[in-house]
Amino acid sequence: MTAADQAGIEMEDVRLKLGTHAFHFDCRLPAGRIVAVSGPSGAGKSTFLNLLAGFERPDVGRIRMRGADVTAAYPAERPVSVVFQDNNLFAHLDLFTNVGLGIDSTLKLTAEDRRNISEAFEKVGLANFERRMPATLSGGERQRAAFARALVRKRAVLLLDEPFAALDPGLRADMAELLLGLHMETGNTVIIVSHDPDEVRRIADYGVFIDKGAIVLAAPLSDYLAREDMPALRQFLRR
Ligand SMILES: Nc1ncnc2c1ncn2[C@@H]1O[C@H](COP(=O)(O)OP(=O)(O)OP(=O)(O)O)[C@@H](O)[C@H]1O
Repeated sequence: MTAADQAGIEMEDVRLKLGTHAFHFDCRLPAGRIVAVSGPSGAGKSTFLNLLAGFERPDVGRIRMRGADVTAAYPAERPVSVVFQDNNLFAHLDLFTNVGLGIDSTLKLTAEDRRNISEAFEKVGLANFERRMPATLSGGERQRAAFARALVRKRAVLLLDEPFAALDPGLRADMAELLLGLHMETGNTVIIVSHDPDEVRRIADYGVFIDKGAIVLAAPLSDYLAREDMPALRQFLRR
Protein backbone atom coordinates (compact mmCIF):
# COMPACT_ATOMS: atom_id res chain seq x y z
CA MET A 1 0.00 0.00 0.00
CA THR A 2 1.45 3.39 -0.95
CA ALA A 3 0.97 6.52 1.15
CA ALA A 4 -1.62 7.75 -1.33
CA ASP A 5 -3.75 4.66 -0.81
CA GLN A 6 -4.03 5.22 2.92
CA ALA A 7 -7.36 6.52 4.10
CA GLY A 8 -7.44 10.30 4.01
CA ILE A 9 -10.96 10.37 5.31
CA GLU A 10 -12.91 7.72 7.17
CA MET A 11 -16.58 7.90 8.03
CA GLU A 12 -17.50 5.05 10.32
CA ASP A 13 -21.22 4.36 10.61
CA VAL A 14 -22.02 8.09 10.63
CA ARG A 15 -25.71 8.81 11.13
CA LEU A 16 -27.56 12.12 11.22
CA LYS A 17 -31.22 13.15 11.18
CA LEU A 18 -32.25 16.55 9.82
CA GLY A 19 -36.00 17.07 10.04
CA THR A 20 -37.54 14.01 8.43
CA HIS A 21 -34.35 13.13 6.51
CA ALA A 22 -32.06 10.37 7.78
CA PHE A 23 -28.47 10.12 6.54
CA HIS A 24 -26.06 7.22 6.83
CA PHE A 25 -22.48 7.54 5.59
CA ASP A 26 -19.82 4.87 5.84
CA CYS A 27 -16.67 5.09 3.69
CA ARG A 28 -12.88 5.22 3.48
CA LEU A 29 -11.60 7.74 0.97
CA PRO A 30 -7.97 7.69 -0.20
CA ALA A 31 -5.52 10.42 0.83
CA GLY A 32 -4.00 12.69 -1.79
CA ARG A 33 -6.63 12.01 -4.47
CA ILE A 34 -9.45 13.94 -6.11
CA VAL A 35 -12.76 12.44 -5.01
CA ALA A 36 -15.90 13.46 -6.92
CA VAL A 37 -19.22 13.28 -5.05
CA SER A 38 -22.36 13.05 -7.18
CA GLY A 39 -25.97 11.98 -6.87
CA PRO A 40 -29.53 13.16 -7.50
CA SER A 41 -30.73 16.51 -6.16
CA GLY A 42 -31.59 16.24 -2.46
CA ALA A 43 -29.63 12.97 -2.06
CA GLY A 44 -27.41 14.37 0.72
CA LYS A 45 -24.21 15.59 -1.00
CA SER A 46 -24.07 18.93 0.81
CA THR A 47 -24.90 17.22 4.09
CA PHE A 48 -21.97 14.84 3.49
CA LEU A 49 -19.62 17.82 3.02
CA ASN A 50 -21.11 19.68 6.00
CA LEU A 51 -20.31 16.68 8.20
CA LEU A 52 -16.70 16.68 6.94
CA ALA A 53 -16.38 20.46 7.39
CA GLY A 54 -17.84 20.27 10.91
CA PHE A 55 -20.87 22.44 10.14
CA GLU A 56 -22.99 19.42 11.10
CA ARG A 57 -22.14 16.89 13.82
CA PRO A 58 -23.13 13.21 13.53
CA ASP A 59 -25.74 11.83 15.93
CA VAL A 60 -23.61 8.68 16.05
CA GLY A 61 -20.44 7.41 14.36
CA ARG A 62 -16.86 8.67 13.97
CA ILE A 63 -15.08 10.82 11.39
CA ARG A 64 -11.30 10.59 10.98
CA MET A 65 -8.94 12.61 8.81
CA ARG A 66 -5.50 11.14 8.22
CA GLY A 67 -6.05 8.93 11.27
CA ALA A 68 -7.04 11.74 13.67
CA ASP A 69 -10.54 11.64 15.14
CA VAL A 70 -12.23 14.96 14.28
CA THR A 71 -15.82 13.94 15.16
CA ALA A 72 -16.09 16.53 17.94
CA ALA A 73 -13.73 19.14 16.42
CA TYR A 74 -15.00 22.61 15.46
CA PRO A 75 -14.67 23.57 11.78
CA ALA A 76 -11.62 25.79 12.44
CA GLU A 77 -9.86 22.92 14.22
CA ARG A 78 -10.15 20.56 11.25
CA PRO A 79 -7.45 20.27 8.58
CA VAL A 80 -9.89 21.52 5.92
CA SER A 81 -10.47 24.44 3.57
CA VAL A 82 -13.97 24.89 2.14
CA VAL A 83 -15.37 26.45 -1.01
CA PHE A 84 -19.14 26.18 -0.74
CA GLN A 85 -21.95 27.72 -2.76
CA ASP A 86 -22.93 30.26 -0.10
CA ASN A 87 -21.69 31.43 3.26
CA ASN A 88 -18.11 31.47 2.07
CA LEU A 89 -17.23 34.99 3.15
CA PHE A 90 -17.71 37.22 6.19
CA ALA A 91 -20.07 39.95 4.92
CA HIS A 92 -18.61 42.74 7.10
CA LEU A 93 -14.98 42.21 6.03
CA ASP A 94 -13.33 43.14 2.74
CA LEU A 95 -11.97 40.43 0.45
CA PHE A 96 -8.33 40.83 1.47
CA THR A 97 -9.28 40.34 5.13
CA ASN A 98 -11.51 37.40 4.26
CA VAL A 99 -8.66 35.68 2.43
CA GLY A 100 -6.11 36.68 5.10
CA LEU A 101 -8.23 34.96 7.75
CA GLY A 102 -7.67 31.74 5.82
CA ILE A 103 -3.98 31.98 6.73
CA ASP A 104 -4.20 33.28 10.30
CA SER A 105 -7.34 33.83 12.37
CA THR A 106 -5.67 36.73 14.21
CA LEU A 107 -4.57 38.32 10.90
CA LYS A 108 -0.90 38.39 11.90
CA LEU A 109 0.32 38.29 8.31
CA THR A 110 3.93 38.38 7.19
CA ALA A 111 5.08 40.24 4.08
CA GLU A 112 5.23 36.86 2.33
CA ASP A 113 1.65 36.07 3.40
CA ARG A 114 0.54 39.39 1.90
CA ARG A 115 2.36 38.62 -1.34
CA ASN A 116 0.75 35.17 -1.47
CA ILE A 117 -2.69 36.71 -0.94
CA SER A 118 -2.18 39.23 -3.76
CA GLU A 119 -0.93 36.42 -6.01
CA ALA A 120 -4.01 34.32 -5.20
CA PHE A 121 -6.28 37.24 -6.14
CA GLU A 122 -4.44 37.53 -9.44
CA LYS A 123 -4.69 33.79 -10.10
CA VAL A 124 -8.48 33.77 -9.69
CA GLY A 125 -8.84 36.91 -11.85
CA LEU A 126 -9.74 39.32 -9.02
CA ALA A 127 -6.57 41.43 -9.01
CA ASN A 128 -8.24 44.75 -8.10
CA PHE A 129 -10.86 43.37 -5.78
CA GLU A 130 -8.91 43.22 -2.51
CA ARG A 131 -10.74 46.11 -0.79
CA ARG A 132 -14.20 45.23 -2.14
CA MET A 133 -16.92 44.04 0.24
CA PRO A 134 -18.59 40.67 -0.49
CA ALA A 135 -22.04 42.25 -1.01
CA THR A 136 -20.69 44.20 -4.02
CA LEU A 137 -19.64 41.02 -5.88
CA SER A 138 -21.48 38.69 -8.24
CA GLY A 139 -22.05 35.09 -7.12
CA GLY A 140 -19.21 33.86 -9.36
CA GLU A 141 -16.83 36.51 -8.01
CA ARG A 142 -17.67 35.48 -4.45
CA GLN A 143 -16.91 31.85 -5.33
CA ARG A 144 -13.57 32.86 -6.84
CA ALA A 145 -12.69 34.89 -3.71
CA ALA A 146 -13.46 31.81 -1.61
CA PHE A 147 -11.24 29.80 -3.92
CA ALA A 148 -8.43 32.37 -3.45
CA ARG A 149 -8.70 31.70 0.29
CA ALA A 150 -8.38 27.96 -0.33
CA LEU A 151 -5.27 28.62 -2.47
CA VAL A 152 -3.48 30.41 0.39
CA ARG A 153 -4.81 28.18 3.18
CA LYS A 154 -3.31 24.93 1.87
CA ARG A 155 -4.94 22.47 4.28
CA ALA A 156 -4.65 18.69 3.86
CA VAL A 157 -8.29 18.41 2.80
CA LEU A 158 -10.12 20.72 0.39
CA LEU A 159 -13.92 20.49 0.34
CA LEU A 160 -15.72 22.01 -2.64
CA ASP A 161 -19.49 22.10 -3.14
CA GLU A 162 -20.10 22.81 -6.85
CA PRO A 163 -17.48 25.54 -6.61
CA PHE A 164 -17.61 26.64 -10.21
CA ALA A 165 -21.34 26.29 -10.84
CA ALA A 166 -21.90 30.06 -11.18
CA LEU A 167 -19.05 30.53 -13.68
CA ASP A 168 -19.11 30.63 -17.47
CA PRO A 169 -17.37 27.71 -19.26
CA GLY A 170 -14.06 29.58 -19.83
CA LEU A 171 -13.66 30.65 -16.20
CA ARG A 172 -14.82 27.25 -15.04
CA ALA A 173 -12.00 25.59 -17.00
CA ASP A 174 -9.48 28.13 -15.59
CA MET A 175 -10.57 27.42 -12.02
CA ALA A 176 -10.40 23.65 -12.62
CA GLU A 177 -6.79 24.17 -13.82
CA LEU A 178 -5.99 26.13 -10.64
CA LEU A 179 -7.55 23.37 -8.57
CA LEU A 180 -5.43 20.73 -10.30
CA GLY A 181 -2.31 22.92 -9.89
CA LEU A 182 -2.92 23.29 -6.15
CA HIS A 183 -3.54 19.55 -5.88
CA MET A 184 -0.29 18.68 -7.69
CA GLU A 185 1.68 21.20 -5.64
CA THR A 186 0.37 20.18 -2.20
CA GLY A 187 -0.83 16.56 -2.64
CA ASN A 188 -4.01 17.52 -0.79
CA THR A 189 -7.15 15.38 -0.64
CA VAL A 190 -9.89 17.05 -2.70
CA ILE A 191 -13.57 16.23 -2.14
CA ILE A 192 -15.64 17.94 -4.82
CA VAL A 193 -19.40 17.80 -5.31
CA SER A 194 -20.11 17.89 -9.04
CA HIS A 195 -23.25 17.66 -11.16
CA ASP A 196 -21.18 17.46 -14.33
CA PRO A 197 -20.16 13.95 -15.50
CA ASP A 198 -17.56 15.42 -17.91
CA GLU A 199 -15.93 17.30 -15.03
CA VAL A 200 -15.91 14.07 -12.97
CA ARG A 201 -14.22 12.15 -15.82
CA ARG A 202 -11.70 14.95 -16.36
CA ILE A 203 -10.47 15.63 -12.84
CA ALA A 204 -11.43 12.82 -10.43
CA ASP A 205 -9.44 9.73 -9.37
CA TYR A 206 -12.22 8.34 -7.22
CA GLY A 207 -16.03 8.49 -7.38
CA VAL A 208 -18.62 8.58 -4.63
CA PHE A 209 -22.31 8.27 -5.49
CA ILE A 210 -24.90 9.28 -2.91
CA ASP A 211 -28.58 8.35 -3.20
CA LYS A 212 -31.39 8.79 -0.69
CA GLY A 213 -29.11 9.86 2.16
CA ALA A 214 -26.52 7.08 1.86
CA ILE A 215 -23.33 6.26 -0.07
CA VAL A 216 -24.26 3.60 -2.62
CA LEU A 217 -20.84 3.48 -4.30
CA ALA A 218 -17.32 4.64 -3.40
CA ALA A 219 -14.73 3.34 -5.86
CA PRO A 220 -11.70 4.19 -8.02
CA LEU A 221 -12.90 6.14 -11.05
CA SER A 222 -12.46 3.33 -13.59
CA ASP A 223 -14.68 1.00 -11.50
CA TYR A 224 -17.13 3.82 -10.85
CA LEU A 225 -17.51 4.57 -14.57
CA ALA A 226 -17.87 0.87 -15.45
CA ARG A 227 -20.70 0.06 -13.02
CA GLU A 228 -23.75 -1.01 -15.02
CA ASP A 229 -25.96 -2.15 -12.15
CA MET A 230 -26.95 1.22 -10.69
CA PRO A 231 -29.65 2.98 -12.73
CA ALA A 232 -29.26 6.35 -10.94
CA LEU A 233 -25.49 6.31 -11.61
CA ARG A 234 -25.98 5.30 -15.27
CA GLN A 235 -28.47 8.13 -15.68
CA PHE A 236 -26.00 10.65 -14.17
CA LEU A 237 -23.13 9.47 -16.39
CA ARG A 238 -25.27 9.64 -19.56
CA ARG A 239 -26.07 13.31 -18.98
N1 LIG B 1 -31.43 21.41 8.34
C1 LIG B 1 -32.26 20.64 7.64
N2 LIG B 1 -33.51 20.33 8.11
C2 LIG B 1 -34.35 19.54 7.41
N3 LIG B 1 -34.04 18.98 6.22
C3 LIG B 1 -32.82 19.24 5.70
C4 LIG B 1 -31.86 20.08 6.38
N4 LIG B 1 -30.75 20.15 5.62
C5 LIG B 1 -30.98 19.41 4.52
N5 LIG B 1 -32.23 18.86 4.58
C6 LIG B 1 -32.83 18.01 3.56
O1 LIG B 1 -31.99 16.89 3.36
C7 LIG B 1 -31.97 16.51 1.98
C8 LIG B 1 -30.54 16.47 1.48
O2 LIG B 1 -30.04 17.79 1.38
P1 LIG B 1 -28.63 18.13 0.73
O3 LIG B 1 -28.53 19.63 0.65
O4 LIG B 1 -27.58 17.41 1.49
O5 LIG B 1 -28.79 17.48 -0.72
P2 LIG B 1 -27.87 17.61 -2.03
O6 LIG B 1 -27.63 16.23 -2.51
O7 LIG B 1 -26.70 18.47 -1.74
O8 LIG B 1 -28.88 18.34 -3.03
P3 LIG B 1 -28.65 19.38 -4.27
O9 LIG B 1 -27.94 18.60 -5.34
O10 LIG B 1 -30.05 19.72 -4.67
O11 LIG B 1 -27.86 20.55 -3.73
C9 LIG B 1 -32.84 17.51 1.25
O12 LIG B 1 -34.10 16.96 1.00
C10 LIG B 1 -32.92 18.69 2.21
O13 LIG B 1 -34.16 19.38 2.06
